[in-house]
Amino acid sequence: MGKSSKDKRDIFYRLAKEQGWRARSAFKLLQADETFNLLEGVTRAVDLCAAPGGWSQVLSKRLYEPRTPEEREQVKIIAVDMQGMAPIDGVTQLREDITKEETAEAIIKFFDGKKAQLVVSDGAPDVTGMHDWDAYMQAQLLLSALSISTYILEEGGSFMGKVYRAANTSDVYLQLQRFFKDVCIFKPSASRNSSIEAFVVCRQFTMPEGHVPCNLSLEWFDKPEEALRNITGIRDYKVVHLPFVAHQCEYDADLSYELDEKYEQKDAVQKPLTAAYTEVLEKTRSMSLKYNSFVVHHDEETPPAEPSTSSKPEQS
Ligand SMILES: C[S@@+](CC[C@H](N)C(=O)[O-])C[C@H]1O[C@@H](n2cnc3c(N)ncnc32)[C@H](O)[C@@H]1O
Repeated sequence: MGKSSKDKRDIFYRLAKEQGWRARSAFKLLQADETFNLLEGVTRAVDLCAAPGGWSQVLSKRLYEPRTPEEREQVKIIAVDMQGMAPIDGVTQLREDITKEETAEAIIKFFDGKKAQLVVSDGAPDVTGMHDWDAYMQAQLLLSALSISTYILEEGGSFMGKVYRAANTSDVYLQLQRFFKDVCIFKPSASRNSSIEAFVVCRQFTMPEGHVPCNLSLEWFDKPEEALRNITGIRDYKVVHLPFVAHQCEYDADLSYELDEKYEQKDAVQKPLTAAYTEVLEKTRSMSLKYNSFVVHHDEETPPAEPSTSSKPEQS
């Protein structure tokens, strides 16, 4: 596929390059803000699973850049990811795994006794293509993001996180409803209708009486049989129906748009520092697995960095 054919096929990918966003996912946070005013009045924010930094750019542009130098001193934004990302004004980076206890501790330390007003998480595990497993791993990542929020969100604060709508998602919704008075599912127009991806937008954080902040996903791992039933779907689910809010705009993420004759193809604003799938490719290689028996779909939000020739999968 030529570079410009991706521009034609994916309007938000093209707009991201035109408007200077590192990833098309930036539009998802912008659209959430447009719908819920999530960023209004926020000066302390956490961006979990932030690389390559599209959402952090939005936080910087909205919360940091418009302020005077004195006001900027009060703005605290931290971006956490296992992968590195190029610097962004006003954003402190932490290269860590969000499922680890130490990461929560490092974030608490960053806020120096104060609490955050907003936590956002666009985390996605490496997709295997096995739908139930991917959805389960996604739910675990969201629970880790929620766990961190229970340590560092102030009363009344907001949380937005990515979910894959699947069988086990009701369990996650139940957890979210324990901590937030207002929880809904949000589908930004930058998120393809053909994708199971959606976002939970949770407002009015309230710590339940007697709850001591902890790793909520570990609670699950302590009950492996329960977890297994979650994956295989053999269980009577308490299905939780949340309000569904869809963002609408002039563009449809599932449509292709013709390019103008004068259209000039632009390079990506900032390529990821490491390819999301490099590590998986290395593992695949070392396990001598044939590529076609272990399919890895890389995230199409950002232009993938080229894997080095040494890590190219074996083609059968
Ligand atoms: C879809 S990308 C995030 C895109 C980002 N919101 C943006 O706008 O540029 C998902 C990210 O989740 C990160 N991730 C996945 N699991 C993680 C974990 N356990 N801890 C920290 N980051 C994780 C990946 O490294 C990847 O960078």
